[in-house]
Amino acid sequence: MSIIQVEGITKKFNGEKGIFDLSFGINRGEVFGFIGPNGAGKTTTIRHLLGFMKPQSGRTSILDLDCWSQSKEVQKQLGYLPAEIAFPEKMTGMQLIRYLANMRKLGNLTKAEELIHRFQLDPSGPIIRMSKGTKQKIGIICAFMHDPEVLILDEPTSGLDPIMQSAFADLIREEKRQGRSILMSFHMFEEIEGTCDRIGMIKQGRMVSIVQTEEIRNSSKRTYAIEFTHLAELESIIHKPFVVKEINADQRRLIIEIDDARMNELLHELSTRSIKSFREIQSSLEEYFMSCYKGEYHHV
Ligand SMILES: Nc1ncnc2c1ncn2[C@@H]1O[C@H](COP(=O)(O)OP(=O)(O)OP(=O)(O)O)[C@@H](O)[C@H]1O
Repeated sequence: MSIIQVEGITKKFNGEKGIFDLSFGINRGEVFGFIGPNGAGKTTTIRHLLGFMKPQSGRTSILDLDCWSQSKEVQKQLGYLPAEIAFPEKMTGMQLIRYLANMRKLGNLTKAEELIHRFQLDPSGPIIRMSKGTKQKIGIICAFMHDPEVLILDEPTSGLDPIMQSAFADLIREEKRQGRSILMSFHMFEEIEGTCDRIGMIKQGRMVSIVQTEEIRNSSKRTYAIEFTHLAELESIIHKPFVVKEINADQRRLIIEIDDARMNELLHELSTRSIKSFREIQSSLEEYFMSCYKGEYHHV
């Protein structure tokens, strides 16, 4: 039984926009990345899980509790980070953390303090003067500080610099090891690398694909950029049976896609030519992600 369960929910806004017959489940200890372009329906789905919206059809549940009719009980089990955080700006960061900890009847601030240290946050100043990234850190601390079983994080890395994004990824991996079930929404593939077990791609309100990240990462197809010393060498290789994705004659550069099993063939061809550089240019995950955006995958 999934910890987070979305069963065929539909919510139409003015006829054509919204989410349509959306289904997926998230297991205990699983990190599920929910990705899709602007307006795809990620936040609408999340609002249903939070019990802020009632589906026109279908049902959502968390820990076997109905997200609409039992929303108060559901929210006690949740850590939630909204995409757009509306904080009471007159408070200091620490006052807000204490206030929310009191509301949750938290016995101590041990986890909050650990997270403050981890994210190098100074929560003493008024929220109104804080940068977007600093507010995001406070949002993260408020979502995690009560050690919830289930975490729902809408664009959690937005506003974080690369070092803080990496600190956030470490946190997610630790929470996963402790058995937390996590739903995170994203726009960009870079943000999901190394954290998500599965990725659900939503487009125009419909789930177009759900895949195991490991499966994509282990795909045998790879893309390489090869720079030749002479144009004639580039031209002589394009007739070989490799998938040529791009040719740049000015830079004498070729981009090819090849299955791992044919790597020896490629290396043999290259060994007879003068090569300036040879490198893998795209992870298969990025390629998958872009293909989804372009609409080439329809697995669900
Ligand atoms: N309350 C509402 N009334 C009317 N339309 C809405 C409402 N909420 C969302 N929509 C529309 O539903 C669609 C899905 O919006 P949603 O905010 O869920 O997308 P999203 O994937 O979270 O987008 P983003 O990545 O830009 O945050 C959009 O076309 C949006 O304009």
